[in-house]
Amino acid sequence: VEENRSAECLLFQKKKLLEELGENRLPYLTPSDADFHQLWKTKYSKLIFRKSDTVPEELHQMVQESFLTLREHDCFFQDLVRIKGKDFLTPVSRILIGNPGCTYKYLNTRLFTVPWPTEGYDIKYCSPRIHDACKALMRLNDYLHIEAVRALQGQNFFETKIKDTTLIDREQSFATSLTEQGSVSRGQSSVCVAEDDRSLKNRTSYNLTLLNYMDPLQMLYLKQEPYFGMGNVAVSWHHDENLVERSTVAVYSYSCEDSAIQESNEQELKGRDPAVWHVGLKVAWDIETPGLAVPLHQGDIYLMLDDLNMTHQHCVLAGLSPRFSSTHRVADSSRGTLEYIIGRCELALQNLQTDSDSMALSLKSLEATVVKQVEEIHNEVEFEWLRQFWFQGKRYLKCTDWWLKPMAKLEEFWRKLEVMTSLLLSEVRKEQQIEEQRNETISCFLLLLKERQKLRKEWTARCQSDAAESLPEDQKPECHPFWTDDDESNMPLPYDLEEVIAYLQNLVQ
Ligand SMILES: O=C(O)CCC(=O)C(=O)O
Ligand SMILES: [Fe+2]
Repeated sequence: VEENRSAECLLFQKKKLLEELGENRLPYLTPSDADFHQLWKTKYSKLIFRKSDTVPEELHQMVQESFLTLREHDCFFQDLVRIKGKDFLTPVSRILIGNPGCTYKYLNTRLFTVPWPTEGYDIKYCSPRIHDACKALMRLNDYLHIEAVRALQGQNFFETKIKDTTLIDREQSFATSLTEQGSVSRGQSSVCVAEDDRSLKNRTSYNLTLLNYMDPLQMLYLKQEPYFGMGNVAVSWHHDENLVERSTVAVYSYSCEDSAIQESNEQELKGRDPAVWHVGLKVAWDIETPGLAVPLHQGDIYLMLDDLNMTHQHCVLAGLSPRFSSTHRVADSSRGTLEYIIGRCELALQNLQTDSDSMALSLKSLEATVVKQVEEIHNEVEFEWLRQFWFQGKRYLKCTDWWLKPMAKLEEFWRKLEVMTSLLLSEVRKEQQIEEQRNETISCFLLLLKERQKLRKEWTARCQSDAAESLPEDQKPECHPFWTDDDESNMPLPYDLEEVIAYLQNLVQ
């Protein structure tokens, strides 16, 4: 509810601002404006730009070839995202490449990495060229990691922080050990440097890259940038989601400029050149500071350091040529890895036991907290993993079959969780439990079943949206798992939980 309210509030603010603007637009600067560099230095200092000639030629070649390979193999897909309850197809097509088992969630869509060739993993690719492409992007990832560390060390704010923490730690150590003062403070500052090294590393150790591709000439319609009049937009204003706090985002940009498309000569025209791709930046919640539009040519790199992604929003302004980008990120993987979700399922299944004689299944505990945790995990694996994955159709098979086995394993777990829910239901149907304890168990169980029912409806609708129906056959979302009462799926509970919910509701009243 909170989330919805703040989304509504944002929408209202945005609408109000656009109404106030009318035909007017807010100012923004490009390199042809005299104040451009001054504005960059003062208001956008955590945006770092590296011209293509600072990058080794060999790396350019590898990376650009890998983009073309992935396009040749049709590995880029438009995402069917959900924003404020509506379904949209993104104008740009994407593919996620990264550490095996990693995922990245944005706009209610969980993308699954095509694994890059990582030591200790046996990964099969559909073609040796796709293997090479993933390897090249891993090389780019290593390069950008080093660039980001350099850039952060070059900025003084990291060192300032070292001083700050050292000071705090000194005060604390002063209080605790007056006797060893000298040695402690020396020890503390080296601890601090080590800690800072770690946080520097944590915020630049990219675990994946989200690749974007768009050919503007293939697009029937592109949105116009609404606040500044920056023209055609490929990616609208946003903050990147699901990242480790204050982590750097690094972007390699490859627009396939050919000599046929001339940059508009001289800048008689005001504003940015519509033939050239740009990254746009604005300060969030601020209409005083002019926006910034930075041109991006073949092989240019930019970095968004530290909290820039929080304090500012960015967008991508389309040029005329097809363009790829590789956006390297430190995804917050606390709930986003295969390892994590397997661990969760195993934890839930600890509440299931098999009688060694009869082989009958039963639940170990009916305690409210245990029941709650199990049913929560049930929802998590169903909606955050299985449905997310199958919603994206068979796209992942274009590059590798890596996710099929883990998905089968998760489905196996989920089936057992369905059995556990049905066992729980039979338990609460029995009358012999003490009423009070039973009611507590049913109440939290009921809440999670309602959530399950709501989300199943939402996913069924998502799979049937107009945007979903418009996709080619091999990209059509699959509503999976799905079953009906009369099919032979052997499911212990119906897909539609309405009657079960009504029954439980009756019990608690
Ligand atoms: O392509 C770019 O330059 C950035 C794209 C972007 O902002 C994103 O994918 O989140
Ligand atoms: Fe972004």
